[in-house]
Amino acid sequence: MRGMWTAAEVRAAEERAPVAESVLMRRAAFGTATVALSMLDGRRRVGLLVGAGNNGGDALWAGYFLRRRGVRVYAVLLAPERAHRAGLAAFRRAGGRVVDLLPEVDLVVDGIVGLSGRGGLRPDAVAHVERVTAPILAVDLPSGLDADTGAASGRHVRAAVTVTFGCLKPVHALADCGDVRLVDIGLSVDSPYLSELTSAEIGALWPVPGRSSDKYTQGVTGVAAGSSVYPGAAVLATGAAVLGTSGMVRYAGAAAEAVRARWPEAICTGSITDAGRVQAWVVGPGLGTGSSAEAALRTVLEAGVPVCVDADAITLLATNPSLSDARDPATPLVLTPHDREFARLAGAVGDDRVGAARRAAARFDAVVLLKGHATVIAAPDGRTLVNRAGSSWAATAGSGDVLSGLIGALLASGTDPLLAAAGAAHVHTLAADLAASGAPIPASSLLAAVPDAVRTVRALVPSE
Ligand SMILES: NC(=O)C1=CN([C@@H]2O[C@H](COP(=O)(O)OP(=O)(O)OC[C@H]3O[C@@H](n4cnc5c(N)ncnc54)[C@H](OP(=O)(O)O)[C@@H]3O)[C@@H](O)[C@H]2O)[C@@H](O)CC1
Ligand SMILES: [K+]
Repeated sequence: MRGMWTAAEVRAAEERAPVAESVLMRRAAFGTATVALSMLDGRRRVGLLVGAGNNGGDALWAGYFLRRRGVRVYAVLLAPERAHRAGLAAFRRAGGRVVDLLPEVDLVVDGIVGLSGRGGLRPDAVAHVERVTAPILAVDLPSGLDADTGAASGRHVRAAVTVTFGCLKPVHALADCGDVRLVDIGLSVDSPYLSELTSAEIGALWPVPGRSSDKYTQGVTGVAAGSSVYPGAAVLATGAAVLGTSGMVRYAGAAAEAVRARWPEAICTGSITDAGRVQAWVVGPGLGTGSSAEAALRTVLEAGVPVCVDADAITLLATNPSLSDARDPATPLVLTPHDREFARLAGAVGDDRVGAARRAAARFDAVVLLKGHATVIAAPDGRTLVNRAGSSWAATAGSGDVLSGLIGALLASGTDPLLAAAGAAHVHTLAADLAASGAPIPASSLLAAVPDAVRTVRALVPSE
């Protein structure tokens, strides 16, 4: 698991560090110079863009270390009177040159602003960044992005590589920072604000049948989805539940015929009350928002088992919040909104996607999976995960139906709801990448790649 900490948490860790700030800065700068040298690969000209604070100090000290290895280094000081004093003196001592405009260089180090950045790049910085044609190495984070939210409220640096210190920050998973390198500077941090599971960790949590397992061991997933108008959503969600685990799947709804035709292994009925016992429900994809859909949602919320509420069922919950009263408070709920559904439920997402998901998770006492290129998954107890998409091919019609089916199957197997949502999201993005391999795909192809994706993550689990 890769943890990420906010700017405030990093500052607190810096305060606690037994060594002086200047020592931390030298370590950070030396790490930056080392990464720069690897990017230069023998070429010898580096430009520094240096802002008003310690981020600029890191860049100047990195320039000092690069000078000591014979690199020609030029620095533009964006706030000359506030440039880091000791860093600038060392840079000059080592033969670094302060210039008004960067000459042609092989690499540019972005030390404009780091953890204390607010808003996008300022106009003077934009002018310098726009002239850059060389690859950019960002110090701590690409300037203009917010460390905690990854949001770009204006122009920002596009980094080929970002070198960061002590620990990762949320921006490194939430925004494009290029290749991220972490340099140990001896900071010690507590439990992370945000985490990302590795593929091997997802593989390890995926339910695997044992020798004595039967069709019930992995749990029975109930799918209440689809309508006569939208049978496809039911076919996709049921298919994902069928392929996700070896557990049994029951489908209940108006698309029973279409589902039976595609998935003969699913037990299909026309109504939830006839469906029999399940260990988790998926409700919502293609369900519609009429009275029968509302009745279906109420029935599954009353069932006393974990429920994944998706798509139309989210809209129903938003328009009729009293539906939540049907839920036994002890039973896990997973909500899977995209931004518009989230807005109906809890107000506009805004720039702080992690904060928004966390607040909604606490408010609804539910795991909230907020879809996006970086999907944020927050539990009511505060644990928060992020799942990054490798590509954007999963953003296709019906893709969400597959995701909710996978979540349902993991919930039915008894997986912790946060891990069920995160595991499903991970396998879903991997399936999209495998199926697409560079070309658009329909959701049915994504679905067909689910077994490959599960196999891929399972193969990474070290054998006991
Ligand atoms: N913590 C640690 O453990 C370690 C931290 N280290 C390093 O310190 C960095 C943090 O340094 P920091 O706190 O001095 O602030 P920093 O980000 O350089 O900003 C400086 C000033 O810029 C301004 N400014 C704001 N927004 C702006 C914008 N959009 N565009 C332009 N300017 C903007 C604003 O001043 P203002 O002009 O608003 O008065 C702000 O005060 C951190 O990222 C890491 O590199 C390492 O040395 C190792 C140990
Ligand atoms: K920076």
